[in-house]
Amino acid sequence: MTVSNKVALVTGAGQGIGRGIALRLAQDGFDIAVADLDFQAEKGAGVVAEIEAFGRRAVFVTADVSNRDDVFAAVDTAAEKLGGFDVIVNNAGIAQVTPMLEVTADDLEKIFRINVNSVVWGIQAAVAKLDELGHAGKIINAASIAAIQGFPILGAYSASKFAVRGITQAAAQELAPRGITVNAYAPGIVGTGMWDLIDEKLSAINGKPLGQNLKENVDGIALGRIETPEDVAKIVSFFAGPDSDYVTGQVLLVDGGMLYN
Ligand SMILES: NC(=O)C1=CN([C@@H]2O[C@H](COP(=O)(O)OP(=O)(O)OC[C@H]3O[C@@H](n4cnc5c(N)ncnc54)[C@H](O)[C@@H]3O)[C@@H](O)[C@H]2O)C=CC1
Ligand SMILES: CC(=O)C(C)=O
Repeated sequence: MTVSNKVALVTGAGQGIGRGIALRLAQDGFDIAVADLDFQAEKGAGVVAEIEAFGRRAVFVTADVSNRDDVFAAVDTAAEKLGGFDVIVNNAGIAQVTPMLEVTADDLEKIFRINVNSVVWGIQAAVAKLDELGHAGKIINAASIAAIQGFPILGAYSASKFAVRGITQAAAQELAPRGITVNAYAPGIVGTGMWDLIDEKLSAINGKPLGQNLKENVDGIALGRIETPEDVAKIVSFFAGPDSDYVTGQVLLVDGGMLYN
């Protein structure tokens, strides 16, 4: 699929799944705003350079996605510097590995600000810009297998991803009259910094050696291997491109065969 003269903003694109999505959408023909926290500026600049190396334009924009003003400013910067705006990928997120009985009010507030509020701000900022530009666009959110089934010790995280699923379904219906589609990708076990952290924290809780929790989860994948950011990016490419024009409000599992619907 090739698009031309289109711009996508990907949050949390300094590393991991976000980086994979940014590179794939650039290969599809999008110019890319690589958004991430300030401390990721060096990694973000690396992603910008990778995109420029295959002939697309890219900028790094600093944004804390839990801050509504930051998200609106990032979309404005993307549109100004890249000359348009068509797609937002609300990808940035954090995990928390905490037994339910130990989850605190601060934990809940933090994970909801970063994983859930951010998606609402991303939708609002994208729609404001699309309305200003006078055309439709595509909104794509990061869900998870944990948006479909609650996972033990990942309870707060699961709750945040269930919320992303609800927001995706509601926003899809509200925005359909504008011709804007809203969908979400639901990865399984992806080999990124997030799973390094989950494995380390689970080890500290259940005493299994480092790497064992990850291995046990990967052993449960029907296709028999850990997921890569590129596996996820292929689905985002579909949601960002014209082949998904008649698809909205969907949360698509891309997990190698872990959950079935
Ligand atoms: N790794 C996995 O197995 C899975 C990940 N996901 C979801 O995919 C998304 C990406 O995850 P990964 O790439 O694995 O994580 P990661 O931890 O490797 O990367 C997350 C990126 O988001 C950025 N970020 C974190 N908080 C931010 C904030 N407040 N503002 C802006 N940027 C922020 C980080 O700086 C980092 O660049 C997340 O929403 C995650 O929940 C979903 C299912 C499975
Ligand atoms: C990180 C994540 O979403 C899971 C369920 O592993």
